[in-house]
Amino acid sequence: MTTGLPTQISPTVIPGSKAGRLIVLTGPSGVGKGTLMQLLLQRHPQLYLSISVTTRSPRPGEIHGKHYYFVSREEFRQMVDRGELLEWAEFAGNCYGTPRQPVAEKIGEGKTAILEIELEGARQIRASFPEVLRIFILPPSMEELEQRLRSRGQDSEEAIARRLRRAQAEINAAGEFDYKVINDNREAALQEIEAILFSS
Ligand SMILES: Nc1ncnc2c1ncn2[C@@H]1O[C@H](COP(=O)(O)OP(=O)(O)OP(=O)(O)O)[C@@H](O)[C@H]1O
Ligand SMILES: Nc1nc2c(ncn2[C@@H]2O[C@H](COP(=O)(O)O)[C@@H](O)[C@H]2O)c(=O)[nH]1
Repeated sequence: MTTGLPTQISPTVIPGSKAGRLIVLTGPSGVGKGTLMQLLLQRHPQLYLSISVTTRSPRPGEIHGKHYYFVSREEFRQMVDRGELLEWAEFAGNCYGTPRQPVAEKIGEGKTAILEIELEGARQIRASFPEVLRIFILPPSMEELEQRLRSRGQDSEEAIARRLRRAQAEINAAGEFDYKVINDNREAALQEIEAILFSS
């Protein structure tokens, strides 16, 4: 599979209503993106968080259709070939992608759709949807990032090492984003994200 150029989102906007917004949240694995998004959704249930497709195996407690759609490599390839993914990328040995239709539908309904995705996907979205607002989440330090990956207790030593190697490259690209938020104190980071979303 080679990463193809993404095509347009093409939302069908409900007549008389305004199209919604697309937000991308990126940051190194383990920085706390998922944690912050769950807190954000509890406070603002009107937001829509896209559910990605992945070839990664489910971690304990992860539910198909809630945390991810878990698919085989072959199924993922077919989705790519059929143009069903808005963006996709390989990350630490697995493929991840954003299903196009639900995002187009939510934006068409005037909702704010959030994609929690890695750097390559964020770049693809920027290329196909220049109006996107992109936020990069930074860790307070690399030591703390490693500590968070370990304390999550869900990845092998090899997976943690791969994620940390990728983390530095992602952090180096943080300047490409519209906003940077350091996730040191959870509540403070959340409030910064709320300020970005609801005042811009
Ligand atoms: N501000 C914070 N302070 C301390 N620990 C945190 C903070 N935010 C998140 N964590 C913890 O860090 C670990 C990783 O968080 P999380 O799974 O949300 O990261 P992620 O960025 O979504 O990772 P991935 O991209 O791999 O899905 C979790 O154990 C979470 O409880
Ligand atoms: N480009 C995409 N990246 C995605 C998508 N869904 C999740 N991700 C990112 O993958 C890594 C690893 O996630 P994990 O659940 O295995 O820890 C992380 O950075 C996610 O943000 C997607 O649809 N497209």
